[in-house]
Amino acid sequence: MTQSPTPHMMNGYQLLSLIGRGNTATVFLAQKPGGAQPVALKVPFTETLAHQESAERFANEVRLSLQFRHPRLVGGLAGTPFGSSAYLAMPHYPGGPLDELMDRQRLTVPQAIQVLSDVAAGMEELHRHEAVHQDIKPQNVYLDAQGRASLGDFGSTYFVSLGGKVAGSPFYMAPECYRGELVGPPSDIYSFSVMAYELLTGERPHVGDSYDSLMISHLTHFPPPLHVEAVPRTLQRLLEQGQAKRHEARPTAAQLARAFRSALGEPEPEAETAPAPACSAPPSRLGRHAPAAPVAAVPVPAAAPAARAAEPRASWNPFKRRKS
Ligand SMILES: Nc1ncnc2c1ncn2[C@@H]1O[C@H](COP(=O)(O)OP(=O)(O)OP(=O)(O)O)[C@@H](O)[C@H]1O
Repeated sequence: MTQSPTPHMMNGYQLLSLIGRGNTATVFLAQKPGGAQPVALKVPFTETLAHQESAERFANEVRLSLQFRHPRLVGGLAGTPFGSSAYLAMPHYPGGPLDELMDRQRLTVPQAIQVLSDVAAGMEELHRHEAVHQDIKPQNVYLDAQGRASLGDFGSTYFVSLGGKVAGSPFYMAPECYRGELVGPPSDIYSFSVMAYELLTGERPHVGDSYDSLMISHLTHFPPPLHVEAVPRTLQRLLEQGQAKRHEARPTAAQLARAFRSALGEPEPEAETAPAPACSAPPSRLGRHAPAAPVAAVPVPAAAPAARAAEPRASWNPFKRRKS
């Protein structure tokens, strides 16, 4: 895949350096001339824009990022969803994505609890607006300079009232998503709980070297219970329930977020009782061509993270992603 041209200036931003490349876009550190803060400028590959489904996914990311306003969500600063000058400007997270940090080091339990608490708060906010992220995984969690986390990448996110397409990443995707069912917020709870297990134990609860082997694992395998000293038992139980095969048995994001705040000794935020000003009304459509409530018969796996060192590697890696 070739990348889009990279002029010095793009969409009114001066490009300072290359931050990274994903499967669909290049991300630059950029700055408005005279602007105070550098931003992360995400520019889709020309191939992304030429492929209808990828272009709609990028447009969805731009539109939803611009709607969410919450410290634990990666909100957009400016953007153009479609066309040859499509882009998304967002805050730059100097700590990078969580998967890269996990590749470098094992987080301490207090660090892991703080990161998970932040992501739970972001997920709680999404679910409060009846939006489902659909791709919660370390690769989509970004860290600021203080190690605080925010949940990003809303390419697969949909509003329950409008419907969406089943998506996810094989290591984190809920059983119902593998079955092609669009369930809603509980699927996020599952992915979050799988990520929490990995972060707290250093082990992935489901491993496999192909989509099919991971599917079988998520549908039939019950990982060993979480036993992590220094994590309150109530919280561990909720995270175990979060991985329930039946979505009805999983806790809500609000329950999880509350349990994490309690584990950290944090007070309940006042915003919980106030009306929700953090998000404007959902868009009338999810993408230019998206029908109101399509449900894909076969799940569409979003890009999955690079395999961890601890994981058995096969010569065929369906989840390989491009990095700069
Ligand atoms: N806001 C940000 N702050 C700091 N780094 C970022 C930010 N956004 C993206 N990056 C970096 O750029 C890389 C590519 O971004 P991203 O993963 O969003 O691209 P992508 O094409 O959407 O990937 P994929 O489709 O594989 O999810 C990331 O792995 C990360 O290292």
